Amino acid sequence: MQPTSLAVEGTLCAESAGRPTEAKLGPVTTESDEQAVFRLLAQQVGQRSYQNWFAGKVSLKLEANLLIMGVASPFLLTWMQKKFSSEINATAIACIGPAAEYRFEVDPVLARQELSSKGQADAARVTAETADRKSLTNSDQKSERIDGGHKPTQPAPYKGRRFADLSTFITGKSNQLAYMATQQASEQPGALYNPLFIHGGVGLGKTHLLEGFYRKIRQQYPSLQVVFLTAESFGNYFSKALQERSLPGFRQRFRNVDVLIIDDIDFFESKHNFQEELLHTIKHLESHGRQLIFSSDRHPRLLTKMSEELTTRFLSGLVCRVESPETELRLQIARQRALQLKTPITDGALEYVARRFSHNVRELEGAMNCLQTWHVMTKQKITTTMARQVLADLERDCIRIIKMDDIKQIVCTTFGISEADLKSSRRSRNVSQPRMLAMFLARKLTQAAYSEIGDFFGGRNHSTVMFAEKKVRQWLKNQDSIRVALQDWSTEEIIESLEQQLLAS
Ligand SMILES: Nc1ncnc2c1ncn2[C@@H]1O[C@H](COP(=O)(O)OP(=O)(O)OP(=O)(O)O)[C@@H](O)[C@H]1O
Repeated sequence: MQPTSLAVEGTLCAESAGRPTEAKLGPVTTESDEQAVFRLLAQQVGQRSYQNWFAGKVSLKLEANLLIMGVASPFLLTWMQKKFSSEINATAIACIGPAAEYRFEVDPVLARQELSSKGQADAARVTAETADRKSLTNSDQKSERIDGGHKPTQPAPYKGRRFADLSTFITGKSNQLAYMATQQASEQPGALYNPLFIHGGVGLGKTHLLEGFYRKIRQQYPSLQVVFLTAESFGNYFSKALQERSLPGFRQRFRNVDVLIIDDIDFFESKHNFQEELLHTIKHLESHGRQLIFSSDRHPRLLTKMSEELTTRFLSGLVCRVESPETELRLQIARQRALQLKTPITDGALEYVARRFSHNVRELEGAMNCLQTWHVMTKQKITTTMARQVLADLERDCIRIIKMDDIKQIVCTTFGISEADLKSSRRSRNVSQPRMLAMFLARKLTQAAYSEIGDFFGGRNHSTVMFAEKKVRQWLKNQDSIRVALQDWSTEEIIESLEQQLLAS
């Protein structure tokens, strides 16, 4: 099976429903799980092949979304991989869910059994032939040779995705609402906020919330079928199903879940086929009271290349925004990270990191990782001076070069206007407001002079740009609203959304 490019995880099939989630993370322990997998496998490969190759000859383990099939030798591993890949893939999907993966490995127990029975058979044969002391020596030698040639490989440690937990999510003013909504929705899936739509800029904790939600549901409701994947993975599965003419199977998989969690739904912008399929999936799941949860880099209304029908579905539940973390929150996250990484660090250094890495928690975590590496190398406690020196390069990398062209594109896309309009002399509000915002952002985020900006946005003079800058400041001060995609937004919200898109671009 081709592992999906993005980390995804599915759940167990109906046969294993009712069993605690944790059982899924270890070896298959209950008979019914194992039997269910073997039964499906027999259906896939046919009874004859099943008896020849699987019955009593392979072992099974389930680790998260991974089905591990143990075999007795490297030779068998290669052979079975070649011969039964698609059948085992289908079995894994049927048992674990659409995001299932599988892997073969040499099972040391089976390998030992095979070697000793082979050794015994050889010994018996040689004993019968020579009936003397030599036969035993031969069999020992043969056994040793085989052992050397087929040395069972140790199972590789599982490196699958580890899902974040809600308990490690630190809350503050900027993410409180999204956190509370996620918590509450996980208490009663399908009953409260449906769909729950979480949006916000890059690296602000949306995936963390979704993963925490997933984990909590799995702990509290182990019998529910929960699927968590990215929009890109959903699209990949859909394209594959289209190519292989297996749409009914695809629909059966996604429309029979109790909880569907899709990360980065903005990926579907301009992808009409995917949008259509998702819309029908949502309609079906909602009509059956199933819980849906999505994340996106923007508010549904600002996903201007999404169909109106889909947008209204997103809006019909609860939409929560995760904002850039305030200083206090960044400080707490930095402190938690230092504890996790066992990095001794002064309060001053923590404050320095929290102050410098302000846009994005992921970058802040990256900074803490750098400091930890430095501590491991030098065995010294991290002080403010040291943090400043170590992070100098990282800080430089965090400064993104934003061009006026980027601003032009993102403003046009967000407001749904053409480039020609933005640069035109039209003064209607729906064009002049985005133009002024674009000039304001160009002043704020680029090094360009007033005259250059004026020139770029339609050959205007420097005083026009100064006026635009002043005007936007006024809107911010007065908390004026701006109309985008049929809805009024605070100026602050729009500027933040535009900046986030620019920083992520
Ligand atoms: N409030 C928080 N408390 C603890 N950790 C956090 C918090 N917010 C973000 N993080 C951590 O920051 C990192 C980035 O978060 P995450 O991947 O969830 O961001 P995201 O909003 O999904 O970003 P993207 O839009 O790029 O997918 C993760 O390691 C996450 O655990």
